[in-house]
Amino acid sequence: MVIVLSALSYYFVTSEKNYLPRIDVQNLSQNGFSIWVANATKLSLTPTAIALGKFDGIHLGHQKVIQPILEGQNREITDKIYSTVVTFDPHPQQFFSGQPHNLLTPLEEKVEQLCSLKVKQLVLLPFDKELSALTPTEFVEKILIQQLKAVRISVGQDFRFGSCRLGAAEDLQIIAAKYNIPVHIVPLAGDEENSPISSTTIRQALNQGDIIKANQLLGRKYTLVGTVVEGEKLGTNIGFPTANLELPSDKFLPKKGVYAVHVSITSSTEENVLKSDYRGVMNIGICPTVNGTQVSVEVHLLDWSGDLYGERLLVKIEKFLRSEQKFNSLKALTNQIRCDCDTANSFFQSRC
Ligand SMILES: Cc1cc2nc3c(=O)[nH]c(=O)nc-3n(C[C@H](O)[C@H](O)[C@H](O)COP(=O)(O)O)c2cc1C
Ligand SMILES: Nc1ncnc2c1ncn2[C@@H]1O[C@H](COP(=O)(O)OP(=O)(O)O)[C@@H](O)[C@H]1O
Repeated sequence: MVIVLSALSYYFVTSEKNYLPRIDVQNLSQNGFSIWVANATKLSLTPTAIALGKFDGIHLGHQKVIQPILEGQNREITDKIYSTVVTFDPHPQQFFSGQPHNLLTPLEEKVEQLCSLKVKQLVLLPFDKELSALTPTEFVEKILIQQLKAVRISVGQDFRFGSCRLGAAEDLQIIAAKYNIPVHIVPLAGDEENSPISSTTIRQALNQGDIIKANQLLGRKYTLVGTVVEGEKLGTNIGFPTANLELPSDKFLPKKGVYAVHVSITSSTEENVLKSDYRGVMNIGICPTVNGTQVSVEVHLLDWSGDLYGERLLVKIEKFLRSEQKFNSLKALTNQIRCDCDTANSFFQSRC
């Protein structure tokens, strides 16, 4: 099967089809770029220049690993070598633990990020018993060389592969060299204190509400992408209507609390058109003041009113403002939300 991104939703196309349409996210990336997403190697476009890894977050370190497969891309388009990110689905950690593994970039976001980097193809290797049992040599020969017809490969310095993670980046280099396939081993990118940038450090920063650090390591703003659904209808009553977001179930959420955010609205009726860009305040939490029990993510757009139900919002998180609290009354909550809006406004103005 192939997953096709179209109008920001996924369609599953059976593998029996001889012709598979290209994914066109022209309006999304603003530069007319499109990406092909295949969840079986037999459906992939070949030959390939491969960046290999888990790539959760597509952070600055990942971008450095992807860079070598993009070099010379314009020339290679004519030679038909497809810059290809090869990753695993589900995340290997989920496969081995049997527990859901929340992601910084669930599939749809990953596709969008790769598309904006001008990667031509994403191949999702089904991470199952069979794949995890391949020896390093089998993995390289069967998957990368025979099936994906790799002409060059890029991995991070700490990349491990094959059964029991036996293979290291250097082993990949040695095995591929037998077939004259160069392997680019990219040194680990570091943050300002020279600690390696990793999905784990970004998760830790988000868990602590350290959005500034998470955004620095990502090289962009941490983003939540979801559809506006109905809530308890209390927001309008207290003077602060909030768009309640339905997010992918595997999206990693930052620490509970209140944030200053930027919001873009994508119409669900027009294809991928970003309608606007707004400032807002967001609460992630269980709303203890109204005795909530489920975690919700809700955004109030500053100086705006209108109908957002069913719209798709892109929420870029800018700053953690405070932790969620249980207030004694709705009036106290309302006063605090008014203060939050003032704090967010001051923050945005200080950055102008
Ligand atoms: C900026 C902001 C801060 C909030 N802070 C809290 C809070 O500290 N404690 C709380 O119980 N709810 C908080 N909320 C959530 C409100 O309780 C919630 O928006 C209200 O119950 C309306 O929910 P509804 O959209 O389901 O109608 C906050 C909401 C916003 C927009
Ligand atoms: N400034 C605003 N920010 C967010 N939503 C707004 C705003 N103005 C109007 N709305 C609309 O109000 C809805 C939220 O109102 P609310 O009373 O909180 O209902 P619900 O509990 O269903 O979220 C939003 O989904 C949106 O359609």
